[in-house]
Amino acid sequence: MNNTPVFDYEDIQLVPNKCIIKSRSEADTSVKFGKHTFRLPVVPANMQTIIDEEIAEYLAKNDYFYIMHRFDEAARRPFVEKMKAQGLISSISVGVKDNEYEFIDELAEAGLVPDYITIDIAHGHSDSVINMIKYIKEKLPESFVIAGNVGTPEAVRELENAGADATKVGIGPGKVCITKVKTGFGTGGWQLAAVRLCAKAARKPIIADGGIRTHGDIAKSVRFGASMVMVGSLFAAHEESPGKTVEVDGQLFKEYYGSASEYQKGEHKNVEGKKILLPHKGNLQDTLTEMEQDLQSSISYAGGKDLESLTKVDYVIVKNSIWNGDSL
Ligand SMILES: NC(=O)C1=CN([C@@H]2O[C@H](COP(=O)(O)OP(=O)(O)OC[C@H]3O[C@@H](n4cnc5c(N)ncnc54)[C@H](OP(=O)(O)O)[C@@H]3O)[C@@H](O)[C@H]2O)C=CC1
Ligand SMILES: Nc1nc2c(ncn2[C@@H]2O[C@H](COP(=O)(O)O)[C@@H](O)[C@H]2O)c(=O)[nH]1
Repeated sequence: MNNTPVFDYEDIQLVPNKCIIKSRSEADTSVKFGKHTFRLPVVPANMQTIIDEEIAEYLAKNDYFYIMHRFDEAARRPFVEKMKAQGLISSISVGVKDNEYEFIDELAEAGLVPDYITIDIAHGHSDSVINMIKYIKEKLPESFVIAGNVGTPEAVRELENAGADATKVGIGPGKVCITKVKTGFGTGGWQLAAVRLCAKAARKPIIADGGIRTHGDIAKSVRFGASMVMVGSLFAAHEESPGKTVEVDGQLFKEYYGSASEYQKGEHKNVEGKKILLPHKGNLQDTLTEMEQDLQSSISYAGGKDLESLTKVDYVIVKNSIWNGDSL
């Protein structure tokens, strides 16, 4: 590992190619992921302060990918039923504890097959995740299974071999993650290099998860092999965001907290996440639109017409060329 180049998003600049389109609006940012095609290779993090049922429905209706979080367990079945009744994509998260096996049984017995199921735990390279992948694939073989989180090529291969249709890469690079400081482990500080390593080993799609601080980081993730990019903080604090609104000195902020924080868990045990306040932003759609436009520009700089063109561009490593870490 010590001979492996390590870098993060701010250390990389993509090198432009000759433009082949007349307008950035010609650039196609859509991506096929599983059986469906989405407008952007971006998915809001499956966290309680980022997504709720209303946002999920909005995203599904407007052809964006979404993953509902798993923290309101009882709401998941009615959510799948509601989405199916509307002809919308159903995409939920599960954990690995015993009751989750019962939940999978319940869905299978009712013939309710979610289009996407994400197995969402901190340390995804584990038998508990491997067993859950196998169980879902046995009971709900038509569901597309995303498994994570992992940070190594070995983990990607093992989860793929167990039957995962995609893996989610990122241990500790998130804005509200404290895994790096609490445990000494993870991909925090070299997330983009970890995405590169994992993508090289992968035979199926990978989702780059965490550490996205600018829209340009989405293009960089695609360059280094991600099919989809999971984004938390950039989607937090919108008008529609579920995080609580807080007023400080006359200014409006919204809460964004980690799924492994005490605010999510309700107790201070195995805490690996924190809470921050982010300035209130506008509407979610404005951010999605800007993200799409910025990605269209990225595609034009890549000298292509679609996301594929981003995957081959040259890059240079310019250590900390823009700013250091989280100082946005
Ligand atoms: N991407 C990231 O860097 C991280 C993300 N998170 C997010 O926080 C949420 C909570 O995660 P998590 O605590 O895993 O969920 P859970 O509390 O549901 O834990 C899942 C199961 O895995 C066990 N477990 C969790 N971590 C470990 C570990 N390091 N070693 C062995 N067993 C473990 C737990 O047991 P027990 O609790 O008894 O150990 C539990 O049985 C998730 O949404 C996850 O994505 C959390 C940390 C890092
Ligand atoms: N180590 C922890 N990671 C967490 C926690 N809650 C969520 N996450 C991860 O962060 C990303 C979002 O990252 P961002 O940089 O875009 O804000 C999310 O998808 C999870 O993988 C946590 O409590 N601890």
